[in-house]
Amino acid sequence: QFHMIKHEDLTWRESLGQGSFTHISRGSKTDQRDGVTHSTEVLLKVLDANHKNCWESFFEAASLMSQISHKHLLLVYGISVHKSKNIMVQEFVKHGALDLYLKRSMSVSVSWKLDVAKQLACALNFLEEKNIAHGNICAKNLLLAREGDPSADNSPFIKLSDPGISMALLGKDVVLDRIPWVAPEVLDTLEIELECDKWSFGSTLWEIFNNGEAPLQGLDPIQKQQFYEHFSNLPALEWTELADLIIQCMQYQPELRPSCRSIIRQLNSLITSDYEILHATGTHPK
Ligand SMILES: N#Cc1ccc(Nc2nc(N)cc(-n3cnc(CCO)c3)n2)cc1
Repeated sequence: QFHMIKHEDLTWRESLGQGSFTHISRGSKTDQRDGVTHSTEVLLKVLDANHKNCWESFFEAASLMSQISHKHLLLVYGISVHKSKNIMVQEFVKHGALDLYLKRSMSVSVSWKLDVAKQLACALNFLEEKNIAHGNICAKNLLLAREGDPSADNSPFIKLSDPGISMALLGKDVVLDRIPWVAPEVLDTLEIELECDKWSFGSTLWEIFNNGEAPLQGLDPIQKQQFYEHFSNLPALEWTELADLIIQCMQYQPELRPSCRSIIRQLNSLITSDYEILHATGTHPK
């Protein structure tokens, strides 16, 4: 169920960092279409040689993204297996991971952030309708295809990346490190259900509205585990309507978390203009 790409059709450029048990590089792929050679810029995601046993899960994640297509889901061109290298060939998304972008550019507006949140909610709604759980929703896995430029009145555009290797194979330390994005119930079952993505969405909303700051970043794994054992909540945002939505998504009882439709409805009802004016000037518009 995959397009197999020949290794010799891939060109490797600079390394761009790493994910869990993987590392990523910029590159290009060439293919012949009606006799013409095309070169496409790609992102090459390579499974670390010392985690070869995860190759099925690695490609399982990629195949999830290949079976369905949606404007806010990352496009996976195919895979390439060469000697001991397992490579996923993805579309190269222009501005990279959202968490790094938010940390670097402190000047994104509230309406920009809300726009990104709505796009993620749409991607999750699409997956929910297909009864597909992603399992790794976080700002690091949101890729920014278009920055959006307020003066040119165009908005940002994000793509949700593949979920990567399943946590069942990653080991307990990686799972603990993913607190508070990973839903509490997953710590026991290591099973990903639709409700888990709602919890992660709440955590990702917190990240987006805290300029890419990682929630609970100062806590060590034991403290992170205690955060769940004490049924704690993330520090509330000033914007109470948004803080309420985060609390709804991060309900410890999975069945109490809102549907994607409800999440979208609540995001659409958040008025940005008043909020921005209020927080910019400290006064309410007349
Ligand atoms: N400077 C810079 C820069 C870096 C990267 C991209 N593009 C891109 N395209 C993708 N398909 C995936 C990723 N990507 C980034 N981090 C991860 C691991 C966590 O998911 C995946 N980056 C664009 C610009």
